[in-house]
Amino acid sequence: MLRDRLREGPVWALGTMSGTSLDGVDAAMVLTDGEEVFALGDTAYRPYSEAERSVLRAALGRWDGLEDAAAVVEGAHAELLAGMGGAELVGFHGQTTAHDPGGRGTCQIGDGRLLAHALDLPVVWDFRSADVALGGQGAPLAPFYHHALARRTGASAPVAFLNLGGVANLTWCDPSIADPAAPGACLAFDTGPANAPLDDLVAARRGLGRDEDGALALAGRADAAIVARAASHGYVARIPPKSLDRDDFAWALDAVAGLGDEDAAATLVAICAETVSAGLGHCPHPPARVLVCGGGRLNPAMMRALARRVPDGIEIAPVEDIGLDGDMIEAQAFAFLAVRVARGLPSSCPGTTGVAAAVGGGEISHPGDALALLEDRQG
Ligand SMILES: Nc1ncnc2c1ncn2[C@@H]1O[C@H](COP(=O)(O)OP(=O)(O)OP(=O)(O)O)[C@@H](O)[C@H]1O
Ligand SMILES: CC(=O)N[C@H]1[C@@H]2OC[C@@H](O2)[C@@H](O)[C@@H]1O[C@H](C)C(=O)O
Repeated sequence: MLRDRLREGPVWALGTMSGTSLDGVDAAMVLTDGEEVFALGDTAYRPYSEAERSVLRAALGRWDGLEDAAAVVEGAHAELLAGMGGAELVGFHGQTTAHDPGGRGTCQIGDGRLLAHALDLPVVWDFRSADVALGGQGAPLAPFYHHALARRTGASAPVAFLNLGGVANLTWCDPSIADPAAPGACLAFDTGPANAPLDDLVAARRGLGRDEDGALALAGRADAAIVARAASHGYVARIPPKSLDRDDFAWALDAVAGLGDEDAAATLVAICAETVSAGLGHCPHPPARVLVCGGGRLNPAMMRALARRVPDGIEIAPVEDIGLDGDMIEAQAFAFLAVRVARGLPSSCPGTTGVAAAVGGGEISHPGDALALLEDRQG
C-alpha cells in the first residue's frame, strides 16, 4: 500500500510538467518524503510534434470541447513515462488551457485515471482546483519545492527562484523556517510575461518556434514608452498573491506591432525584465541572488536585460550555479508535491496562492479507477 510505504520513509516519485510554452513534456524523478529532497534522479523530455502542438494551441483559452487536446496530453505523457522505471507514485500536472481563478476557475487537461491505468501506478493530479475552490489563485505551486531546494543547499538566508517559462513566476523563501506553509516561509506569485509573447512574435513574423539564443532581441533596442506602459499595468503593482493566464499580457504583442522584428523582440524581453524587477520589490527583503530556471535562462538577451534592470546588489544566476537542472525544476516540483498530497501535507498556503489556509490540492487515482471511464468511452 502506498500509505504504508510513505510511512516508512522517502519514495521515488515521478513528476511531469507540460508548460504554457507548449514545447513538450518534462519528466523527472525525485526521492522525497514530501518534506525533504533526498536525491534527484533520471529526467526525460518529449517534445510535442507540430501537429500535436497545433491541437494544443487551439485549446488555449478554452474550458470545454477539449477531448482531442486531452488525448494528445495523455498520449504524450503515457509514451514518455512508460520508458521511466522505478517510481512508486506519479505527479501529473497536465496542460493548462485556461486560468481565471477569480472567475471561471482553472483548467488543466489530461485525465490522471487514464495515466494510472496506463502506468499501473498511483497518480496524483488536478493539483490546482482545490486551492481555487477555497479562494486561492491555484498558482504558482512550485514554491514549496523551491523552499525544499533552498533547505537542501544549506542556505540560511532568504533565497529567490525565478521561473522563466511562458509566464514568469517568482518565489521568495526563508529556508530558516522548516515548514514551507508556516507564515513568513514563502511568498510567491507570477510577475508578468516571460517567453509567451516573444515566442508568439517570432512565430508570427518569422515562422520560428523561439528567438534562438536571443539573437533577434540582442540586435534590437527596447521601446522605452512601451516598456513603461507595461511596467505601469495594474497587475504589476498589485500586492501578491496573484497569478496570470498565458495570454494575459498578449496586448504587448499589439503594442509592438509597429516596431521592426529586432526592436519588437527587445521590447518584449525588456517587459519581462522590468516586471520581474518590479516583482522583486514585493519581496519582504531583497534577495542577494535570484536563481533562474525555465527556458528563458537560456536566452542571453533575457538574462542580460534582467541583470541590467533588477535593483543594484541582486545577482541573477541560472540554477545550474547551485548544481540544479533548470529545465526540470517544475517536473521535479510535481513529483515532490505528489508525495506531499499523498501524505496529506499542504501544497499551497496564503503566501503562495492567497488561499485562506494551507491546503493540499490534488486527486489520487489508482490503476483500477479508470475501468469505469474506459468502459464509458468504449460505449
Ligand atoms: N536557446 C534558447 N534561446 C531562446 N529561448 C529559449 C531557448 N531555450 C528555451 N527558450 C525559451 O524557453 C521556452 C520554454 O521554457 P519552459 O519549458 O521553461 O516553459 P514552460 O514550462 O512551457 O512554461 P511555464 O513555466 O510558463 O509553464 C521556449 O518557448 C523558449 O521561448
Ligand atoms: C495556471 C498555470 O498553469 N500556471 C503556471 C504558468 O506557468 C508559470 C506560471 O504560470 C505558474 O504560475 C504556473 O506554473 C508553475 C509550474 C507553478 O505552478 O509553479
